[in-house]
Amino acid sequence: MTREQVEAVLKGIKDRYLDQDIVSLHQVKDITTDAGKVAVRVVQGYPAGSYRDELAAEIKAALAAAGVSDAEVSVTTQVAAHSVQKSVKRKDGIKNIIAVASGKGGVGKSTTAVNLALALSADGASVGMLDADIYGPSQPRMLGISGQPESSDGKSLEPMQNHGIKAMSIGFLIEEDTPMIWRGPMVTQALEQLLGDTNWGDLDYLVIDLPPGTGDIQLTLSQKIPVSGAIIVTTPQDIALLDARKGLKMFEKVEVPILGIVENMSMHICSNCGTVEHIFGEGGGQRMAEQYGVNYLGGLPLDIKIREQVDNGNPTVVSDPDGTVAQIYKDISRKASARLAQKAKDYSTKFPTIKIMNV
Ligand SMILES: Nc1ncnc2c1ncn2[C@@H]1O[C@H](COP(=O)(O)OP(=O)(O)OP(=O)(O)O)[C@@H](O)[C@H]1O
Repeated sequence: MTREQVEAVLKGIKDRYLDQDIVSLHQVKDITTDAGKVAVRVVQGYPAGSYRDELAAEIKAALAAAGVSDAEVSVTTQVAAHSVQKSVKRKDGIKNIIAVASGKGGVGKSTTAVNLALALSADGASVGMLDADIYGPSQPRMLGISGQPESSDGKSLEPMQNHGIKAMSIGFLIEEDTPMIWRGPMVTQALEQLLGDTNWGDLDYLVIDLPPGTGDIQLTLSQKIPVSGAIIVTTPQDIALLDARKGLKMFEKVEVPILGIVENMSMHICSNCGTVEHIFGEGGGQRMAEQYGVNYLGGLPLDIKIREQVDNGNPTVVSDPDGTVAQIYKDISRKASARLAQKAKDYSTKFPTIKIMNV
């Protein structure tokens, strides 16, 4: 087979999470056809976990059907740093910050954020979680972490760790029942410090669990934190959708790309009979995504196990990694990170500064 013929076969294979063929997506990095041996090297820009093996098998099968039975196929991941808002600088070491936001409280934003962070990690990425929900920091409990972070130099903090991810939260620094009475500027400053003064090391993704709402604090945060993409969590009720629209607009205003919408508590599955009921209405998140031209990432059921697992410090993705719900979280995190991989890359650290001198 010639190189062109191999490429034609690969053009027939779609990336499941981007719904486009792997050649047009520039995922095919090398095709060699030396001495009758075919070798194909595919690199994806997002952590795809077990899908890498599935894709390799699909490529091998397609090449076998075209007459090459012993093709050598490798599929790997390389996460790049993507650009952030023009007014801020990307933080060294952290390739991408993904903000998880909601228009109103109580829609399951923190539950979704922690499960997505764990899904990215399970799929092979190095991940951190910054709990910016300063008025109701729930990540220490959800990640099953207690105690206080250490500081070796009195200036910076070592992140806490569990389930393979690094975490920082104001919840580690104050007592759980201490009310936070800070005003807006103090909150923003505290969060900038939690982000900047934590020794995150090298991360592919830092997931930020933002405070709910679209007020001044959220707006300032979305302007000041160098974010590569945002995910909006909503429930299907009209009122939640209305607030989620405000969240979409807020990120648009500060030029942060929306990676998509997650609909939480999409439907209820009866634990006795398995009947599916759309108690908060059906298809709202999907309609909103279509209306605003953003991606619908998926919907989670209202499921008592999601609540029990996350509230016990072992979110669904780690406590039932092979279950249906963990698979939904993985599909969502793959779709979102795959979308991010298609966005503009940040080349700022690679290009030399060019000085234009007057002569
Ligand atoms: N899909 C779900 N099924 C069942 N329970 C859920 C689901 N999603 C979240 N919950 C539960 O709902 C409660 C609120 O969730 P969570 O704290 O994630 O919401 P939030 O939007 O982050 O809230 P806040 O506005 O306080 O930050 C938690 O007890 C959580 O366990």
